[in-house]
Amino acid sequence: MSLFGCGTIGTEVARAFADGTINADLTRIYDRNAEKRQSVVDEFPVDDAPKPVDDFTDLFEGVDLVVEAAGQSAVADVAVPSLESGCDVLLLSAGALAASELRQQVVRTAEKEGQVVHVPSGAIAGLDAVKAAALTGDLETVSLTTTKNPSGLEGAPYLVENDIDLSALDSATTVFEGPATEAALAFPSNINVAMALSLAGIGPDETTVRIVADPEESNNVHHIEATGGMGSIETTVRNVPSPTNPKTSYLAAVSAIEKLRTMGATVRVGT
Ligand SMILES: NC(=O)C1=CN([C@@H]2O[C@H](COP(=O)(O)OP(=O)(O)OC[C@H]3O[C@@H](n4cnc5c(N)ncnc54)[C@H](O)[C@@H]3O)[C@@H](O)[C@H]2O)C=CC1
Ligand SMILES: O=C([O-])CC(=O)C(=O)O
Repeated sequence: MSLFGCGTIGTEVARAFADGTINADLTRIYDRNAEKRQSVVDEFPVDDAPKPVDDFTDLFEGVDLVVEAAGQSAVADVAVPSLESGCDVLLLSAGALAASELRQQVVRTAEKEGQVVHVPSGAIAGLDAVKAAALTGDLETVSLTTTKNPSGLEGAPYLVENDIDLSALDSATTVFEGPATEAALAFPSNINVAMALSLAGIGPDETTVRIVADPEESNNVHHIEATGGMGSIETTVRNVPSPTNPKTSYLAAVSAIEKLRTMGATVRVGT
């Protein structure tokens, strides 16, 4: 496998290869930051280290899967070329697929090439039930309410463009409400989970998202509500933010690791 992105999630994923949690080889890694590439290489014994490459197209050689843990622009760069090179992809920055043209291009290419696009549950819980409910055809509403400390939302394009200063907040405040399609692009580093939920359920135009900034909240909280003919589903996760990136919940990295681990597992639990 190859890894695109050697930041918070990429480093955890690489460690899981290094310590054998994922029973497969990580052969090539890429990050635009050479120091980050090197720090991932340093996680491995010298004889077993992945090769750092400085052109992401070198990630495809001799591998069957490329893991993206970099950002939405990276998905636009790497998803289609990976699939065309005969590699499956696992996308953490799934919010990039909110752009319908890219989404269609990725799906069409995967179908044409016979490859797979994996989107892990990441920082949320309940995709198994939402997927099953969607299959009944009468899943009616799906909503996600995400609450983060202002430090976990800082710098989002929507806040910058609308001159919203979170440092002045003294209580929980809704800063965004709208469809997942808009949320993923307005908060590209904060709400990739909305696209995973949309793909599992009723699609990004119909999935509604509310983002709350709460100075009293230290966790990244994701609350899902879904209703339909099968009844209703509610899940809440209160994630501990990663020490190296408060926007990213630690669970997101572990979710990707579990997805990669079970690709080779004999027993696979869950929908
Ligand atoms: N699906 C999910 O549940 C979640 C998804 N995410 C997303 O996963 C991605 C990775 O998250 P983190 O590891 O926390 O981010 P990070 O900021 O800690 O690391 C990202 C790394 O990718 C590199 N990078 C970014 N864009 C690049 C590009 N276009 N080309 C080459 N290198 C690039 C950066 O240099 C950095 O080393 C982010 O897009 C984040 O929003 C984060 C949390 C949950
Ligand atoms: O890690 C989280 O809590 C969610 C997140 O940042 C994302 O989906 O982009």
